[in-house]
Amino acid sequence: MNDYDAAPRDAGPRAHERNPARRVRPWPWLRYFALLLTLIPGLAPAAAPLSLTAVHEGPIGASVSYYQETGDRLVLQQAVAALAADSFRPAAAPILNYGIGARPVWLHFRVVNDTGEPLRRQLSVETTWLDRVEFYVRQDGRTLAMDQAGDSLPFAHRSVDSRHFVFQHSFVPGRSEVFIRVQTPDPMLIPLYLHAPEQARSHATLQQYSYGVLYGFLLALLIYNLMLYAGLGVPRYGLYSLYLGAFLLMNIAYTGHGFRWLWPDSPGWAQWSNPVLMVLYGVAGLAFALSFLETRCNFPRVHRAVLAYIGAGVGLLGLAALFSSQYFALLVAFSFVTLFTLIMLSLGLLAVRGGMRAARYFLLAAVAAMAGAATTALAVWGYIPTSVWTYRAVDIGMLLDATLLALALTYQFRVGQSERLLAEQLARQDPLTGMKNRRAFTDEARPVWNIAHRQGHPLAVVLLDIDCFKRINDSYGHAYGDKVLITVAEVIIDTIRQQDVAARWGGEEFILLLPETGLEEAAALAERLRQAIEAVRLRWGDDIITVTASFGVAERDVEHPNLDSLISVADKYLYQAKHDGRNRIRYRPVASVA
Ligand SMILES: Nc1nc2c(ncn2[C@@H]2O[C@H](COP(=O)(O)OP(=O)(O)OP(=O)(O)O)[C@@H](O)[C@H]2O)c(=O)[nH]1
Repeated sequence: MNDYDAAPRDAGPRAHERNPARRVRPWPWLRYFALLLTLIPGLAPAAAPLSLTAVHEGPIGASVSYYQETGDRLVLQQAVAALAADSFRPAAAPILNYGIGARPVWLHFRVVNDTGEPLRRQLSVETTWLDRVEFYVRQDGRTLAMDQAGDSLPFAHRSVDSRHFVFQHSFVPGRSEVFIRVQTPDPMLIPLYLHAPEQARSHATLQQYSYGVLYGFLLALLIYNLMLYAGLGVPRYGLYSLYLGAFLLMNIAYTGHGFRWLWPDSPGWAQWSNPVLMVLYGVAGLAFALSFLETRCNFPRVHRAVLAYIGAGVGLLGLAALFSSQYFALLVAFSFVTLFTLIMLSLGLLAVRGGMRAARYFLLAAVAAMAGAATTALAVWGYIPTSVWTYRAVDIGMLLDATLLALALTYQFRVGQSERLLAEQLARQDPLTGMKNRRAFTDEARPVWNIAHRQGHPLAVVLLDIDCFKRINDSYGHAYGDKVLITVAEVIIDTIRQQDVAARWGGEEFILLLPETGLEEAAALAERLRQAIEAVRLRWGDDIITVTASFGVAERDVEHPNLDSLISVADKYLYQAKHDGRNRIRYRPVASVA
């Protein structure tokens, strides 16, 4: 008698009905509804043996019956006795689900090999987090084979190198019975498949490719955003990378890739990795959301509430770790992540309603992630049909989520960039006339001066000031004075060449820097400008108003080592023009053009 044939201490038939197993089930009423459906004739699961020559593409839960332990562990003989005593119940869904912290469960089904040869088949439980899974094959009251797997054992203990719990067996001709015992504090989800070896291989290859695409895409996004963070130093790029990294790690952990590739000798971490990485994923997602939506400024109370939520989640997980309660850690992690998706959605809604345009992408991303997670949850609980698409919807949702969040970041970057450019432009522009202001003129004039100075080329400055402008203001009002300033600015811009630099120097004064222009040419330009301003006709009711301006002109020479001194010479001549009667040009002590 082996370990599995040892005598039971508490294994009475129907014992589970007196002492219901401790479990957490999502949406119990839906489950009861599903159970009710099985009572309708024709909807009850088939009890017929599974033919080993038929192709079973999907999970075979509907052909299985189950029995849940209530006290000490049962051994195989006791499970066989429970089956004989009719204590097993038909499973109601293709994928069996007993919730978090459920009591160990026994599954049973029959297979038939109606060929004359042994048929090799692969049984796999395609979840990765179950602590212990035992497989038994019996025929004619004898146990022919047994195997065990689970993430409580080092990876090397597995008889088949797979991230799932896999058992391979050559079924002899005739009828055989399969018993499977599953024990775990994690969500007891049992997608059970029966495949021929080549079918199992192509099934695994398809999964490998799809994970390759998922991980490759997310990794590329992660590295790109990390580089943006390193280059720009903007925290939201770093937090987005952290969010993607946390999702990747969580996915690698719960798909069993982590145990297979990264920590095969650490079954302890394999079991704790799921709750820890789920909480890390939620924390990173919320930290990114707070930074991206700028909640500290936009919604300070919400900001504090989300920080408190993060603190509570991390604190409770820490408590679970302190008391080594994996069950409590899983409860915390699942609740934290479920609420996390709702919080992300609410934050997105809040920001969109607050008028933040980039938040529309954020909201769509949150909806995609939530829809993906909800679809997968409904598929694994058996409430909607299970297919590659519904089972992997969480990954598809995450791909959409990551893409939309990347778009949101790009959009925000573009908006920030154009706002910055606009602000820079406004800081260099005179708001009334649209001309350059004094600061922009100084910036642009400096290199022009340097080139002319180095190459010994001519360069001239013209300063002009509207005559008796105070009188215009006093007679017609400040707004009319503004109109005069705008008109004079337009005349200046229409008169100068493209390479000339013109600006409003202050008040009713304008400045021109004329590269490759000698004194006489500059004076000629000033004269053209003087005439153009004088020719302007402005209306004030039925009256016609005219304006004039005075000009001071100076050319760069050895006596003026810098731009400031050249401007002061032009200013001196402007003063002289005013003094000599206005509406004229002065550019040398005695000569006058107008
Ligand atoms: N409407 C308007 N007036 C301005 C603006 N900036 C300065 N001024 C006015 O321009 C006038 C300049 O007056 P003054 O410096 O005495 O010079 P002026 O009356 O033009 O006399 P002269 O320069 O000697 O011909 C002041 O009344 C300022 O208030 C502006 O942006 N808009």
